[in-house]
Amino acid sequence: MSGATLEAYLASRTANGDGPAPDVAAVIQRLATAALVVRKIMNQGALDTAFSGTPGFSNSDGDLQKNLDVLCNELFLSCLQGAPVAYYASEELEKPVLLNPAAHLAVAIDPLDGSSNIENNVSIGTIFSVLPAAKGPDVDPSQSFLQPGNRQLAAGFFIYGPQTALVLSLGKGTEIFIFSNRLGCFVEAYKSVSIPERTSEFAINMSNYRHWEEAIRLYVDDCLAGSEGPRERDFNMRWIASLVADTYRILVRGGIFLYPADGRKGYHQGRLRLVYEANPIAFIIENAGGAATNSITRILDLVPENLHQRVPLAFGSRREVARVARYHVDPNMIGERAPLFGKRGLFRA
Ligand SMILES: O=P(O)(O)OC[C@H]1O[C@](O)(COP(=O)(O)O)[C@@H](O)[C@@H]1O
Ligand SMILES: [Mg+2]
Ligand SMILES: [Mg+2]
Repeated sequence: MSGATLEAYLASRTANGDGPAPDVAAVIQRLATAALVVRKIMNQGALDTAFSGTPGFSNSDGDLQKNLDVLCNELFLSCLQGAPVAYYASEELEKPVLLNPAAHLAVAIDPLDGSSNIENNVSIGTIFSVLPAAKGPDVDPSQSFLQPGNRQLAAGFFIYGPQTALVLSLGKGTEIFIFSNRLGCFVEAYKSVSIPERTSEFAINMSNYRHWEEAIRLYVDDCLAGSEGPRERDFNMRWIASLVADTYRILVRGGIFLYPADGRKGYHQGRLRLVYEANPIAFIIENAGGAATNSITRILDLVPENLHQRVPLAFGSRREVARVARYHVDPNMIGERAPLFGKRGLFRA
């Protein structure tokens, strides 16, 4: 533990010259202040149904909103009023909001990720992405958010779990800060997180098995076959159904996460949203030495077509993510598999 406070870390990175602009640091500080309000609401005792209930509305993507989704969106939006942010886009709002037209940044946010878990007392979080704002006369506010994720200036998420943590990447590394009750601020707990290249742990919602395409089914079949299959080792499975919590685990001990496309209505591009879920997670993961794809192509190179677009997502330990791609593009991985299985080990990662 190196123990730098978030404030000291941001000051040292901005002073470095190759770090983020002071504007980016100011935005992160504001988001951290709002996240502590969310933490306070969660820690104040049993969540009132006023928070965990549903107002009966759907967001722009058709998901049923919870009151806490709506409240978190309002909190993060209001914390950015007066910040150097030109545009704010949220899972909970159909269109981006104009804040400060003179500012140079755009912030995309999933104000409450994993909100289906509120009543279950499972970790949930807030995911954010900071981009350069698109400039020019008559520029459409959406333009700022239709840039590929490789243009992100910073990305991170807060996780409200047994500990409240901030996972942050300003490029050139990913850091984890944990809120210290004693100091009253976020303190660096993991410096330059490094995801192991290899793993024997996968995370996927297995209940969708019958809806997946063949490549994903075969990849999972081979993991399940364990030491008796082509991988020649046993795999473990985890599925928290909270993207922030699954990501945190992978950062700390490796693994692969998959939310692939599937045949259900509305899931032909998976479930997760490119702009404010997959892009920031991919930025964090790549900066920790991992990889993130839509099963084949690097997430950060995809050009979003609309703000709420969904994307199939595979991320985590590099070798495993590369292996998923091979099931999609290498006919040897699918055709005539049976004779190549087992102890011959042709497909060992
Ligand atoms: O319930 P499913 O289909 O397994 O999906 C779980 C996924 O959905 C999410 O809850 C989607 O995020 P939101 O709660 O922000 O809509 C992720 O956190 C999680 O990985
Ligand atoms: Mg989410
Ligand atoms: Mg959400």
